[in-house]
Amino acid sequence: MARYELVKRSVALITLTNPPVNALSSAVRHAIAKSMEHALNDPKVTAVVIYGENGRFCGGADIREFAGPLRGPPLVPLLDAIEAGEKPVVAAIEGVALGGGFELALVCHYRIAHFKARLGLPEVTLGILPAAGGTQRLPRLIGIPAALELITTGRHISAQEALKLGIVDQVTEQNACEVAVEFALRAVAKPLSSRRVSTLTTPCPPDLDALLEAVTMQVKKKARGAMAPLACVQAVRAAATMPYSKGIKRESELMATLFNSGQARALQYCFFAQRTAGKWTLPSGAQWNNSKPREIRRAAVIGLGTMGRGIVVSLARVGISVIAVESEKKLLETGKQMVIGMLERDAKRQGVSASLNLLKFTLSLQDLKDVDIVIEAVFEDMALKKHVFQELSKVCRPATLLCSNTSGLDVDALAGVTDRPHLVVGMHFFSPAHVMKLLEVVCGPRSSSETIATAMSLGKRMGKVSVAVGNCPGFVGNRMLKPYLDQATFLLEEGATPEQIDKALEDFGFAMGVFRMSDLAGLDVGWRVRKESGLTGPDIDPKNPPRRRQGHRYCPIPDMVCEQGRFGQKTGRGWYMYDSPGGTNAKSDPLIQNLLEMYRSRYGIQPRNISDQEIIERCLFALANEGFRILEDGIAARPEDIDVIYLFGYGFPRHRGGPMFYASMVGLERVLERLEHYHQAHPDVPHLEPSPLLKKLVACGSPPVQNWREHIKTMHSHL
Ligand SMILES: CCCCCCCCCCCCC/C=C/C(=O)SCCNC(=O)CCNC(=O)[C@H](O)C(C)(C)COP(=O)(O)OP(=O)(O)OC[C@H]1O[C@@H](n2cnc3c(N)ncnc32)[C@H](O)[C@@H]1OP(=O)(O)O
Repeated sequence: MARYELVKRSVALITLTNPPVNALSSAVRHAIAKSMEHALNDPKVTAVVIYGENGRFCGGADIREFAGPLRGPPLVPLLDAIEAGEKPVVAAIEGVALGGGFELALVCHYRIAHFKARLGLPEVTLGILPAAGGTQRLPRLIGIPAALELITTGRHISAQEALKLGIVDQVTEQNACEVAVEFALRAVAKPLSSRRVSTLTTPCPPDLDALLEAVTMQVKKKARGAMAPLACVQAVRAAATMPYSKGIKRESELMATLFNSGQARALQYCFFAQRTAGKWTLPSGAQWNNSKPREIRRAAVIGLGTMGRGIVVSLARVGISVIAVESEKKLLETGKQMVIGMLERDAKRQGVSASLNLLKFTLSLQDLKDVDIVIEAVFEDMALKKHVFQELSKVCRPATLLCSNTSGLDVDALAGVTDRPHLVVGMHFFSPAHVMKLLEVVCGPRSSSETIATAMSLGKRMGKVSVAVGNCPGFVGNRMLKPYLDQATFLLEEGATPEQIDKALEDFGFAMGVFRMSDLAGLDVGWRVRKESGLTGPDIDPKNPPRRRQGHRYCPIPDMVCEQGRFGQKTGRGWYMYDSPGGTNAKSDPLIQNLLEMYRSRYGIQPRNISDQEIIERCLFALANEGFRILEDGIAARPEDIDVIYLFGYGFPRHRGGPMFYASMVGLERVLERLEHYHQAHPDVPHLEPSPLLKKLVACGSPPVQNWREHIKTMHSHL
């Protein structure tokens, strides 16, 4: 767990050996304690270097240990002892020094960083704070404003920035360990008192109170209900106003309030869920670690609308040459200018030149003969997409992968019109595709494991969080959206307003309530889907009972809004009104209030007061209930996959863990009871009927979300 050796006859080299990230597990802490004791007591040793094996200094505390009882030597006294020692200790930082790893470096008397190293205190993203002295030492070293920013955001910084801030003493392009050993030898005779960061006086700005107040307000606004960022501000305040001995106690008190909180559990769950999601597996036994992806050098994107443009940019950013295809000259020119503009802005931000030579724009599919992969991003119309796929079959070489950026159409039907169904897969990007991190990789029944592996690995290369899902209308994300949206509009009928529903969801932590989100996405998209599914439009049988379609409750209010040409932000009017088309400042619109009142009076609906609790329960339990059905149907392999999709694609608050984790935190029994209650009150809403999997899990004693997989295993998989 830590190797101890004597180098250059007098330097004790302690190397952390806990792959993959040298996390500070209890065994590692134990080994460091023993090694330090040995080094301090051995008269031959004049200095110490701490280093991490395999080019990674230390990824921090072992997060997996947080779920169980705390064992092994506690970190704070161990770190205090290193700092207090009478022999110089030098941290040799390669790779990462994060969280407890950074705090370990802070107690060393000197820090040498490799020029590619990254440092940071990401604890806030895990719902806790840097409670191994980080909140007390960092402000003493770099001052309050810079420390506040790093601790409340968890941002990783480069070695160069760390040098500028005064966190590291030297940045090197050589082997950091060798440089640190030489550095340690030179440090031997120098006094250590000024190198013990905990003994420094925190440099404070004159307007400390105003600064802390401003940061608190800013953090509150951004945190959307997350507790850890606020606790971080309070801990840094202690560093400014208390001696270290008291500050460290305050840090530990604040940590105690966070450590076992539901938010910390949710955020730590998200950390692992995100990593689990990449590990796809098929019933055939093919999986992420036994299926080799193809190498992708040349790609093509068809369609230069908003989605296509974002996809081109995402590909070009990672050095893949792209041929972008449009059907008309004007559209091609507009798309080209937008893509170039986006890449140039990107390059300017990074201080490099834009890699425009990777791009080619064309009107002809014939140019796609030699590409490795095609991503189709044309209008969401099955007939059009089928035509494109038929043409691609004729033009592209037989080994070219054909992918569709459809947001919900049948990927297998597209595969069926090609000469290579095994090379067809869905790649569902989220808008704007160059910004949003989520990618649903939609596996059709005929997609080969190599095809899936290639799409997943391409997603990762583009910096996306890729999740493999099965093929069904709407896949995972959009399929779950329907019951969520339905509940929101039913609540409108019953007496709520868009503002009230949005506020309840935003107070819950969503970046945007459902109506503001719909205005942003464009209301016409859903309207077209409803028309295509025979739920609305001129062909609807007038004898249809009001507010019912296909035997179930139906709310026509969204159709009525669209009939008035209100498509959301892009038209300047939707559920809200905006200053102009494209505006983003949503204001209440009296016309919508009138529409709701007229609608209710036309159908004799007596509006009632609806509590925020009912809004949350009906919207979110219906959402999770569909998630259970998706698991039952084998469209998602694990609850973690669903949660990751909602966290990265739909603005679900991370400190709530995602819809499935949230349901488990509320308690599956309670979710079941509330769904039964609402289904009884609304028997014509099938989405409120509790799913069999939910009932099964409750009957099995509501196991934690990580164990649901055992209960799903036996079910049919579409993956
Ligand atoms: C009343 C109660 C009182 C309670 C009081 C409690 C007091 C307790 C005091 C304790 C004080 C501790 C203070 C310190 C806290 C911390 O340090 S928290 C951890 C902070 N560190 C991080 O957040 C870093 C997390 N890791 C990463 O960001 C990345 O993994 C990486 C290091 C940048 C590497 O990235 P990459 O190369 O892309 O690899 P990954 O795929 O992400 O990871 C590889 C595998 O390693 C696992 N892993 C990574 N980090 C950790 C970790 N810190 N702990 C455990 N495991 C980790 C990751 O899950 C991957 O695993 P596999 O998927 O199984 O391969």
